[in-house]
Amino acid sequence: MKELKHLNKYLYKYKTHLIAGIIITIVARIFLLFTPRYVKAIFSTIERYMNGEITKAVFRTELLHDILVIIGAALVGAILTFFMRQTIIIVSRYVEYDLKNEVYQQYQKLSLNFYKKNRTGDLMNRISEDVSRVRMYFGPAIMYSINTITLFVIALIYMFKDAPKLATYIIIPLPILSVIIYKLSREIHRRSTIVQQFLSTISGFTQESFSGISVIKAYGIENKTAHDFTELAADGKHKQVSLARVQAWFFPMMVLLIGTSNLLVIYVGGMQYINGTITSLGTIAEFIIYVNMLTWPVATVGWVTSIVQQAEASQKRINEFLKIEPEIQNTVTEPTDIHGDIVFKNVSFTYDDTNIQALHDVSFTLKEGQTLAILGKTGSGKSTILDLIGRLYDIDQGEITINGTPIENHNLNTLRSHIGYVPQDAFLFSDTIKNNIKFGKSDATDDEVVEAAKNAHVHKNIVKFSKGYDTILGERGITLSGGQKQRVSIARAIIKSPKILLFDDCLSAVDTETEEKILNNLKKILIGKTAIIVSHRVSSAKNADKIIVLEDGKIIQEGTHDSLVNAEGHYKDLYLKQLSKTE
Ligand SMILES: Nc1ncnc2c1ncn2[C@@H]1O[C@H](COP(=O)(O)OP(=O)(O)OP(=O)(O)O)[C@@H](O)[C@H]1O
Repeated sequence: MKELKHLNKYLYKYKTHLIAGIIITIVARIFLLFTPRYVKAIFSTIERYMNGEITKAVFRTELLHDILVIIGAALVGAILTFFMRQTIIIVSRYVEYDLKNEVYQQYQKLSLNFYKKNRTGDLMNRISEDVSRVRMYFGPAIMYSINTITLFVIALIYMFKDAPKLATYIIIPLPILSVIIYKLSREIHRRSTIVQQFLSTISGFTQESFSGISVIKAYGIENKTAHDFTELAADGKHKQVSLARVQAWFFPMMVLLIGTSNLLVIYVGGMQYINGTITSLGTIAEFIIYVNMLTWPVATVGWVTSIVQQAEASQKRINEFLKIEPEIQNTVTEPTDIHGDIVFKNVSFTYDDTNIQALHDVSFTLKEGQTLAILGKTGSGKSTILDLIGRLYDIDQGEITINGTPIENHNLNTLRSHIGYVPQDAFLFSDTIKNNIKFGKSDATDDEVVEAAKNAHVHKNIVKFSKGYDTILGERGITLSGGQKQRVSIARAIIKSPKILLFDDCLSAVDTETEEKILNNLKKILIGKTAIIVSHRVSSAKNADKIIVLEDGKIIQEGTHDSLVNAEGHYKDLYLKQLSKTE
């Protein structure tokens, strides 16, 4: 129960609902227990009438009274049972909602490294599957526990008062029933976890094959993929059948145990009636109803135990994530001033998951309003520099300052809100083009959206779609070309009008003519802003105020376009190569 302690704050938060639910549950059970008592009363009325102890009129009145009490009590009990579910089960839904939000907010705070170390499926499982299991602890587990305790205590008091020996015989099989159901529930849980894992695997497989359908078709491997799927599905079939086999035991076991208990009541009760230990057949009828009423709650003891164990295991998995401190800490609460003077002083950085040293002793200065272009072979550390400016990672050595203040002394939210980032792989959400652009500035007007799209040179493409800016992208809609995606992603960054703009090789999929037009538009936009353009093309770099060339994380050349084309080295070679290609 140690892990479930985390949920005590929610027990406290919804205490009023819970206490109301508990009281309603207790009262509902008290009313439902009227039935066996009054069935016994009816039997004894019949016996008294048959023995001539009461007249027909009295018999009728008493019978009518008892029947009305049974109907009334059952009605009140049923209404209260409805409210019992309305309170306790609803609380469990509230807790589920709160817990999901808590986990999601924690996910949002965690750094990129966390996402690299954990599989997406696992993250999704903890927020859906695990939270649902914890909800079962809050709802059904609490409800059935109170139910069982109340029924048991009240019924046992009546039973021992009426016929102690018969009561003892009857309660003997109940713990056995509880243990059997517990064992069965555990086995059902074990096998359903296996089925759950299988379902995650098969949905992962299908998702991947549908996303990569063009590659599958291009390589003509549809049959192989279908064969792999069939094998996977066959394995799943065995797992599902094995689960169904254990589940099939559940109700027969219940029926068998209820039947056995009923027989026991009739046999022992009958013997006691014959030898005079109990005086009315009504007691036997009353006990039969108790047995039937108690069997399910007693069975739930086993079930609830297994629910609590599952909830504990799930909460443990949730707590593991909730306890993780984000690697990137925002230590400054007040907003800080960001203008765009960026300085890298002997910066070195190693990715701790791969141990790859991506930057070695990198230094450069970028004044507010200047543009820096970074060139270099793939894997030379260009994107890493951009990630460090957005403080997606903290550096190992050296210092990065923005406006003279070390980056870690800036408010993280202010810093990121002043950065417009266009990643290498443009990621667009399954939403309209307009909303994808407005992602950078949620309160942007339609004119601003169009203006940004024009500057990113994608407006003409967008208006050609029948729904224009309201065209849905992604899984539910159309697929943009690589170059169109990149340009929508640029529009998203520039609409924000941030102080710092970071372009990570984001013109690689557009032709040089379009590149030229976009760069021309950017010239106006970048006035007064600091920009870093990562590229493989000299054409993207040539207008920058400063250019650095990276190799294996080290700066090997630094200067302006003019100075670099006149010096021997990587930049000049690249320039000549790309010049001859264009010619
Ligand atoms: N998240 C990461 N975790 C571990 N290693 C990484 C990560 N990102 C990059 N690396 C490694 O760091 C080195 C520099 O990568 P980076 O992405 O900065 O290069 P790049 O110059 O931008 O390359 P490209 O031009 O191909 O985009 C590479 O060796 C890469 O494998």
